[in-house]
This record gives sequence, C-alpha cells and structure tokens, in this order.
Amino acid sequence: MSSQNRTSRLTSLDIRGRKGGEPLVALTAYTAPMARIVDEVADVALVGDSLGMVVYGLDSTVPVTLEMMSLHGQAVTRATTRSLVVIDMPFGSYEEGREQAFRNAAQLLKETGAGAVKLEGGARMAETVRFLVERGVPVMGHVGLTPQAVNTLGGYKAQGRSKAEWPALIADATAIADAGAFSLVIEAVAEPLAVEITKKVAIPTIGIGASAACDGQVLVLDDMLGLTGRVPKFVKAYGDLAAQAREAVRAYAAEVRSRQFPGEAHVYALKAE
Ligand SMILES: Nc1nc(=O)c2c([nH]1)NC[C@@H]1CN(c3ccc(C(=O)N[C@@H](CCC(=O)O)C(=O)O)cc3)CN21
Ligand SMILES: CC(C)C(=O)C(=O)O
Ligand SMILES: [Mg+2]
Repeated sequence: MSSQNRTSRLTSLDIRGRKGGEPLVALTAYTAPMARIVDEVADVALVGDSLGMVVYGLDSTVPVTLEMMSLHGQAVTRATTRSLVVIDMPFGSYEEGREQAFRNAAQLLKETGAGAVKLEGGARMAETVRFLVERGVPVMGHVGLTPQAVNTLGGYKAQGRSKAEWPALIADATAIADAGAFSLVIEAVAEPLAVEITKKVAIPTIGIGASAACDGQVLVLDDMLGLTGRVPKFVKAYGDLAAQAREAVRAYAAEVRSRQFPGEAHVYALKAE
C-alpha cells in the first residue's frame, strides 16, 4: 500500500518488510502539533532523545530521562494514527543489562502505546536486543555515531572515514540485525560504509548523514524546518520556520505597542439585554 492512502497504523513488521523497497520516511516528533504534521507523510515518527538538546536546551542527550521520553511519547502517540511511533531509550535506561532494558522498554510501551523502542550500540548490545525482541518489544538499532556515547567518542564525529574502522562497524550492524532488530539507524558514517552495511544486513537501514542508498532516511524535524541554531553537516534545510516565527512575533509586538491588537474581531461585545 502506498504511504499516501494508508489508514491503519504501521507496525514494526511493515517496516521490516520494506527492505530494498520504497524508501522509508522517518522524522522526529516530540509534541502533538508537530506529530500531526509528521503523521500525514512519514512512515516512522521517532520520539528522539535529541529532544533534550532541541526542546530542553541541554548540551547533549546524556541527561535525558525515561520520564521525559514517556511524556513526549504520550503526546506523539495521541496525535498520530498512521505512523509507527518509535521511542528512544535514554542514556542509562538499558546499558546495565537485559533485565533493566526490558523493564524500562516495557514501561515506555505501556505508558505511551508506542510500537517500538530504539537503543544505541553495536555488538555489545546484541544480547539485550535479542532478549527484548523475544519478549515482545520491537527494537530499532542505532549504530555509527551514537550521541549518548559523546563522552567516550570525544565529540560528534563522523565514523568509519578510514577503512581500518570498517570491520568493527560492520560487525556492530550485523550483530544488531542478527539479534532481531526490525530496522537499523546508521548515523554519520562514511557514505561507502553505509552502502556496504545496507547490502550486508537483512533489515532496512535508515540513514542520517549516511547514504541515499540506505533503505530510508531520518532527520530531526526541527533541523530540516530551520528551527534549530547550529545543525550537523548532514542536515538539509527544507524550510526557514525560525525566520517566519521571528517575523510573526515582531508583527505582534508592533501591533500591541500601537494598540492595533486586539482588534474588533478579538474582543467580546456586551450581549443584547
Ligand atoms: N538538533 C539535533 N540534530 C541532530 O541531528 C542531533 C541532535 N540534535 N542531538 C543528538 C545528535 C547529535 N548529533 C550531531 C551533532 C552535531 C554534529 C556535528 O556538528 N558534526 C560536525 C563535525 C564535528 C566534528 O567532527 O567534530 C559536522 O560537521 O557535521 C553531528 C551530529 C546528531 N543528533
Ligand atoms: C536523529 C535520530 C536518529 C535520533 O536518535 C534522535 O533524534 O534522537
Ligand atoms: Mg537519539
């Protein structure tokens, strides 16, 4: 079924089935108004932990909590009917072990009604991915640049730009795919490595700063709308909403100061008595 005339909500199995097919469209969504717009076009609405930086003004995604992800996840599931809602597991909510990961993933799915979770990491997370999937939690993987590891990676740097790094990155991707993930985000890796991983794994790859050859793409919505200040190299601006917002706020301020606002249409007259 084409994405334009779909009426029921996509599942992780539908997404899994799109390997090598029509490219998957994914965008982040954090709030109900934006989620309604994303839901009109996207296959996947990702409640990304990037919300910590984009919405809360944090320096990284490290301080993001399970409660933040749950509350924004609830807003997004209420406002969507067609897209698969995927929620990022925040830093510290899954790395201790597979039981911790299951407990927190189950909490997110129960509280939000989302259809899947996403977690960062390669080969060392494979056992956890398998444990979750075997117990009814669909998992999207995330390899390459994993922002929650910013403190050990030494910054938000593209991965796999020298071929010596490729075997470990390919092993990460195949381990997550073989563990039962239904799809895999590949973030900020050298383009030919993303091509190689996409050929090697049996599940759809979703690129961000990766390759047009991936089985789909994802971007942070606020970045592509032009709402964020500094954006990564891989972002293309499809709008300039910050400029539009600035213009609207200035017009309002001018009309308040000149008493043009509120006008007749925006005030209440007395009832006829
Ligand atoms: N608004 C936003 N968009 C994102 O894509 C995003 C977030 N936030 N927060 C979580 C992570 C962090 N991400 C980032 C952030 C910065 C770069 C970046 O500026 N990279 C530089 C190179 C930096 C270096 O090599 O040291 C670049 O030129 O792209 C990349 C990914 C991607 N994710
Ligand atoms: C950019 C995507 C992949 C993400 O993980 C996020 O928004 O947090
Ligand atoms: Mg994330």
